[in-house]
Amino acid sequence: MSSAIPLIRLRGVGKAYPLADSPLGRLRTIVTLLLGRPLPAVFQALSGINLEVHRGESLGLIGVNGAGKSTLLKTIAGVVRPSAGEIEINGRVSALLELGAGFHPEYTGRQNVFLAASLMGLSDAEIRARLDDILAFADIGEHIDQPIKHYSSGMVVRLGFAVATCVRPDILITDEVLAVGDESFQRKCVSWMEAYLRGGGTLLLCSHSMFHIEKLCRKAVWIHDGQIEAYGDASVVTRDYLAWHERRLAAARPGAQPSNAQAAGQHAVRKLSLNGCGAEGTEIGMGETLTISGVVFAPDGRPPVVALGFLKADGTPIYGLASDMDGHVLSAISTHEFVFNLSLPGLLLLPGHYIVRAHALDAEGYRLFDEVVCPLVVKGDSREMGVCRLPHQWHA
Ligand SMILES: Nc1ncnc2c1ncn2[C@@H]1O[C@H](COP(=O)(O)OP(=O)(O)OP(=O)(O)O)[C@@H](O)[C@H]1O
Repeated sequence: MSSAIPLIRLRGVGKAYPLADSPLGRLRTIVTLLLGRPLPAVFQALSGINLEVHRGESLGLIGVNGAGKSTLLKTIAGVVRPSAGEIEINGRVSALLELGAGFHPEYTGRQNVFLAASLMGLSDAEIRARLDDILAFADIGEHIDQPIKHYSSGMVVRLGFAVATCVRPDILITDEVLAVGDESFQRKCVSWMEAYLRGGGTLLLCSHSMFHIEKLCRKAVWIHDGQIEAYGDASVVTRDYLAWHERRLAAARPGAQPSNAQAAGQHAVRKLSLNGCGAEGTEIGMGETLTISGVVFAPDGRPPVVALGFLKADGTPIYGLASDMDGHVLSAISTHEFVFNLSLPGLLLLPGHYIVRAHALDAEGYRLFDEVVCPLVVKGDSREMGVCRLPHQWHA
């Protein structure tokens, strides 16, 4: 439930970075700034951002690389000073932004825990009381007594997140934390964030994983070219964002190509066909049976989960299901390949253009790696409205 005073309020926030792409340019910029003169050329990373986040809300931040998401989070966290507008923060913020930000590279992990937690307002006694929990969460073994400068990026994130969990902030700001940690750490973080939100915490989560955004956030904001492109329910904003990507990809890439996930050796949808037809999709008559089949690659050799979604051609979601929801286990056809076959008898989608989307997830159905789409055209004569027929009867 939202309280009247927002924890975060942004009014017309903008951020301009000086354009200084050479050592001489940087020197000129510094001198200009020192002289208090207006900067000749700036890059507008953010402009006109108006946003309110209330206690207990979870807001996802999405957008392409360079859209301005991190800059926005940094201005909220107070790491970057906005060049325009106002920011009001009413609560204790814990921000997990850049790797190792707030950590001293020469100090050990343990020393950094004390340093970071005390900077976040905990007393020495409070930190000592929570130390075991922090170390258990970070789970980096004897590395805790080695200098941070020798840590891997994943270990730094583990420690940073572990400190944030002990502080129990009013507002937790995280920037792609989930992308850095390994699988079990990701799950631990997601579970912790879910519990934190259930307990009334407020979350700002920047991620390129729409799965995580939809799982953890009720609202989302889509940043594009430093401005708010869309704000609203996470499912709606992520849908619009993915539809935009689909349109962009379709314009840029006619014909099928291997997905990034496939190229990277991750879980991937290797094949998707509708009634036996591949990437070109198929046409069926309304009320006919649709079969969806395909092959999912699983690098760990464990039966993966496949999720299937039906969307209107404009990206509006209609229906989704996943093999694990139905307790179905995909059959292995080789060490790393698993098949699925699903039939939908008497499909009651109304005549029109649709998209069937298949997602490859890990064996737990937790991490989403890949998605492949196939167009579907439903033919027929119907004057009904909407996307599907609901069984109905008229009575006297
Ligand atoms: N210190 C800086 N000086 C100059 N330009 C910067 C600086 N920091 C960020 N930018 C620029 O501002 C723009 C927004 O960057 P930002 O890191 O906020 O994007 P992002 O949406 O978080 O991207 P990503 O998804 O890749 O992390 C980019 O064009 C970036 O090059």
